[in-house]
Amino acid sequence: MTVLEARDLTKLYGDHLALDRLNIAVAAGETLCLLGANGAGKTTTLNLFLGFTAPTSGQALVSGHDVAADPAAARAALGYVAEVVSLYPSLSGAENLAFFAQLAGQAPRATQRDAILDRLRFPASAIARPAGDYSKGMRQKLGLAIALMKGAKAILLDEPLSGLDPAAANDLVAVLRETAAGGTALLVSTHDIFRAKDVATRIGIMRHGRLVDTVDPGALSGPELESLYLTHMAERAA
Ligand SMILES: Nc1ncnc2c1ncn2[C@@H]1O[C@H](COP(=O)(O)OP(=O)(O)OP(=O)(O)O)[C@@H](O)[C@H]1O
Repeated sequence: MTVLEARDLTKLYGDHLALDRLNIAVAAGETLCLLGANGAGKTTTLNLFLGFTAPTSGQALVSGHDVAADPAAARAALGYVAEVVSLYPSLSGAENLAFFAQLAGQAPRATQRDAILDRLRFPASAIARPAGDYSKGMRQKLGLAIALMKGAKAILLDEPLSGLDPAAANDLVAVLRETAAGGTALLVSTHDIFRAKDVATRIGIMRHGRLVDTVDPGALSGPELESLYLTHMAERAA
């Protein structure tokens, strides 16, 4: 079942074409990684699904709801994990979770919360500590927990693995794979070819606002994917 869909999604900033007729579909249980250099249009794509900016033409749909036409319904089905997850630093992880759950109109039980934290391998001893002390990996996990507690059908993640040490990145990759396997659709923006291969069920290569290729990560080795990516980056814009 398709959860996220872009139909000829296009965004102009002034006369600059940031996104050019993007067509993607992400089903429940899938992870699509958008891979591309700075300025390729990855964040613009996420922002259009989130309704942070309006498309110039085309549609972004979440669980069948057009984001521009019915932003509340689309947003209700979406979770978002920003590159830097905003938390209240003086509140504990538990208090942050309770606050954001309330904001989303949810009142999850402690058992449900604990099951989600357990699944995300969030250290139980840390949940009562102020969120200001959390590492980036812990903040990402709390961001995921907020999305899962909300019951999001799709979660968008902007550069979730950048700035993580290798152990924390490996751990988060495993957590993201398990989250998708649980039936959530994930759309991830990244610069990191090798991590994209680890986490994705499909990789979309973007350049200058266009999706120039879609790759099955299982069909290519890491070096082959890198070589394909570099070939696309070297091609002159059409
Ligand atoms: N609010 C804005 N106003 C004008 N131009 C913008 C705006 N947001 C993005 N752009 C431009 O649109 C293009 C796509 O940017 P976008 O942030 O989507 O790329 P990206 O692939 O996410 O890059 P990065 O990896 O650096 O985050 C870039 O040329 C960028 O300068």
